[in-house]
Amino acid sequence: MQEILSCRNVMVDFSGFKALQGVNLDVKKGEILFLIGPNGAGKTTLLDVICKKTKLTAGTVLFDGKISLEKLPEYKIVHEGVVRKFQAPSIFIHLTPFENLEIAMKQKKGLFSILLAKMSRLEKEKIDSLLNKIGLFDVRNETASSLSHGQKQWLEIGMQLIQEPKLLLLDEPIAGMSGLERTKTGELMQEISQICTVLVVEHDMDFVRKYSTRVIVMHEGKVLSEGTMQEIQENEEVKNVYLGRSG
Ligand SMILES: Nc1ncnc2c1ncn2[C@@H]1O[C@H](COP(=O)(O)OP(=O)(O)OP(=O)(O)O)[C@@H](O)[C@H]1O
Repeated sequence: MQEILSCRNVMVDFSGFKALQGVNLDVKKGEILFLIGPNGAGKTTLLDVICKKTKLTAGTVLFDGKISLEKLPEYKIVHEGVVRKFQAPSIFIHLTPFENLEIAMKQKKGLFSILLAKMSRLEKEKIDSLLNKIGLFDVRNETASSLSHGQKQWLEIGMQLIQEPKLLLLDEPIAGMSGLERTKTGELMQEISQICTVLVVEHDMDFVRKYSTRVIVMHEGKVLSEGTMQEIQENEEVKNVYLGRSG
């Protein structure tokens, strides 16, 4: 399987505190790769580096075999096809799911098109199809404020997907969700992975077990281990620093 993202010797130093201490990892095209590890291991910092929310101190982040993300500004990284869904939803709660997706779609096309644009039939069909995928077609004309917590999260994922990314970064996507919402989110991630690689930070080991194609364990700013969930669970070092305590 070909790599969509390769991190080499990535370091982040926050005024003397080394949050990432030489991270080396590859994300392969089409996988659902989970990043796990104890609090403070550097998982979120790594996502921040990939989307340039945080600047690395040293190292490289190569995307799609040719693009050095560390050299690009945030908006160009999105343009190249790397999108990030943060934990807190940033949807427009007074608009409907359809309108939220319409805005997200136009953002991709740029300001000039927003001013001139009248939505084409094709664009409307694209939004409808995405609403179906994220399970919000029946509530597409409700105000987003009336959606459940899970539905708001899926809408936010939809707003990222409409930009047709190649790599979707998710930070604890099921936090605060009910059991049914968790299952739906896992199934949505599996569907998304048919068209877009998914890199997820997660603490819920049942969820990781069920939906990961591969797992990377981070500890103290480095990659400690990687493999299938079963391989990870059998690794003594991982048991000592993480799963033994919280898994
Ligand atoms: N802006 C910052 N300035 C200083 N230290 C920071 C900053 N951001 C993160 N850190 C520190 O870097 C370390 C790694 O944090 P990070 O959030 O990446 O860990 P994590 O593995 O995602 O943890 P958690 O599972 O708790 O979210 C932590 O010790 C954190 O306190």
